[in-house]
Parts: sequence; C-alpha cells; structure tokens
Amino acid sequence: MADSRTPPEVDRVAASRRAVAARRERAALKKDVAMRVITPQELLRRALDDPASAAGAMRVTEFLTSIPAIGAGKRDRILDDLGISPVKRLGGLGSRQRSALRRFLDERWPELEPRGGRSRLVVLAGPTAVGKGTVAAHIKAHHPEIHLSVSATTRAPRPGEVDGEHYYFVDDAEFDRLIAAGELLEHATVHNASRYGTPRAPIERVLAEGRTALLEIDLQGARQVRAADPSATLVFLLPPSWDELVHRLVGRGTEGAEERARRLRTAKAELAAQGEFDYRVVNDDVARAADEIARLAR
Ligand SMILES: Nc1ncnc2c1ncn2[C@@H]1O[C@H](COP(=O)(O)OP(=O)(O)OP(=O)(O)O)[C@@H](O)[C@H]1O
Ligand SMILES: Nc1nc2c(ncn2[C@@H]2O[C@H](COP(=O)(O)O)[C@@H](O)[C@H]2O)c(=O)[nH]1
Repeated sequence: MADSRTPPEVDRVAASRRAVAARRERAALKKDVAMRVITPQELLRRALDDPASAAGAMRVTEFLTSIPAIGAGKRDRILDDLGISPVKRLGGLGSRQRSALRRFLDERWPELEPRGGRSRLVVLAGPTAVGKGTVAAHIKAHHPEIHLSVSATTRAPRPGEVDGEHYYFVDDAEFDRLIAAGELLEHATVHNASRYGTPRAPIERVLAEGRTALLEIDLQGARQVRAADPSATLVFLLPPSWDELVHRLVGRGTEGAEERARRLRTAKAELAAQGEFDYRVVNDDVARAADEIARLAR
C-alpha cells in the first residue's frame, strides 16, 4: 500500500524511532555501569573515542548517577567541583573537563595495574555463560604451552562431555574422599548446586616444570587460590554487556529457567567482585580474548 504520509511526517517518524533507539542504548550502557559489567572509565573511553555513539550522547548527569553510590546530590557537587555544566554530554566535553573527569574516576575507581612477580598459576573466573569454557578451550587448542586444569565435579555430564577431558565426573563419596586426602587445591559448591574442585597433583607438576597452569573456576575457588598463593594471577572474564550475558546463557540452552535464574543471581555477586582480580578481559571475541589471556599468562 502507498505511504500516505508527507515527507516531513516520514522524517519525523524516522527521527522519533532513532531517538527511542538511542535512549534504549543509553539505558543499556547505564545498566552495564550500574551492574559493574563495564567500568565508568571504559564508558568514558567509548564516549571520547566516538562522540556520535550512544556513550558520547550520554549526559554527564546520567553518566555519574549510573555509578553505584552516586546519587543526585553527590552528582551535583561533583559537577560543581569539576567545573562541568550539567547539560553537557560526554562526547561534548572539552579537553580540560575530560582530564578532570578522568582524574576523578581514577581516584574513585582505580583501575588495577598488573602486579609484578606474579606466579604461573593463572585463574580464569567470571559470571556464568560469559564464555570461560569456550575461551579456555580456545587457549587449549592454540596455546599448547599452557596446561588447562581438568576439574572434578559431582554434576552429571552434559551431552558430549567426556570423563577425564572436560571434567572428572565423580559421586559425592569420591568428592569427599578427594577433600579428606588433600588431593584438591581448592573446591566449592557452585550456584548452590554441584561441587567442583581442582586436582592438586597435576598443577604442582606443571608449575615445578616451570610451565603455566590455567584454572577455569568460580569466584570462591579463585579466592581460595589467592589465599593459598598470593602471587597467583587472577583474570576476570567480562561480557560485553549484561544483556549479552543473558543472551549467551539462554542461547546455550543447557539449563532450564530455574537454573538460569539461579546462575544469574550468582553472576551479579561475581560481577561485583571483579575488583579483586589482577586483570579484566572482555570476551567480545573468543580468539581475541583467548590471545589476551595467553599473553597475560606467559
Ligand atoms: N565471544 C563470544 N561471542 C558470542 N558467543 C560466545 C562467545 N563466547 C562464548 N559464547 C557462547 O556463550 C555460551 C556460553 O559459553 P560457555 O559455556 O563457554 O560459558 P561459561 O562461562 O563457561 O559458562 P558456565 O560458567 O555457566 O559454565 C556458549 O553458547 C558459547 O558458544
Ligand atoms: N571452584 C571451582 N569452580 C569450578 C571448577 N570447575 C568448574 N568450576 C566452575 O563451575 C561453574 C559451573 O560450571 P559448569 O561446567 O557446570 O557450567 C563455572 O563457573 C566453572 O568456572 C573447579 O574446579 N573449582
């Protein structure tokens, strides 16, 4: 059917659709900062790299209030101190205002620098479905110098999973025995469901040979490894956004709705703990993320 709208009407409708899409994109970015999926520094970087992007179009006021613990009152005091007008958008900040905002963020949210003297015991953790297993498999296939630990678990194998390759599938009694015999470097009940643990002997052998051992484990396990070896290298894998994380979990199709909800609850707590890690790597592309981790692990 012919479009009966006049050209100005068509333009108005298109512009209003674009405005709605842009508002949605900005809301998603704000949620990602609030959920700690990305740091405020990362959002500011995106805005300054591309002022025409959704990040660039964000007002400084909405940017600041997306940071946990900054409310409207604090926001206005900060803007006053930094000499930034509340109507400014991130992409439109002048160079002095950019530096002032960056300095403020670095004081408030210091981005962690790589530690010197780290050991070759490398932990890869991150929220459910971020792609830890996929990235770890890529590292195994393309970086044979890195030993990927095979965990023991009480969970049932998924279709295609092979005992001794993906996990050692054990029952509760065997898991208890492994703990009692001191054969696990760390262990935890994950997502309030099954138990998982890292067999100690292969890791000790790999480290004694001067090689790198990579453990793909949960946050509780990462904390235990840190306590046992403070020089261990802890890497946190991040999704590009919260919505993408949910999309990956649903798309994988290996959990029912109840288990997915349980995993997403754990994911929120895990994302909040990313500051405990030495490095953060965004899994936007499997090969890129895997190579970055392999570089850190060397
Ligand atoms: N960079 C990526 N881009 C798009 N999809 C990805 C990416 N990385 C992984 N995926 C997909 O996301 C889903 C979850 O990945 P994976 O099972 O590796 O996550 P996980 O972090 O090991 O999860 P869990 O902790 O629940 O075991 C899979 O379907 C995988 O194919
Ligand atoms: N603490 C440990 N966590 C582990 C270990 N092996 C795997 N995991 C974590 O469990 C969840 C769920 O894994 P899934 O294969 O059931 O999806 C995931 O976060 C893994 O990182 C381990 O040895 N110790």
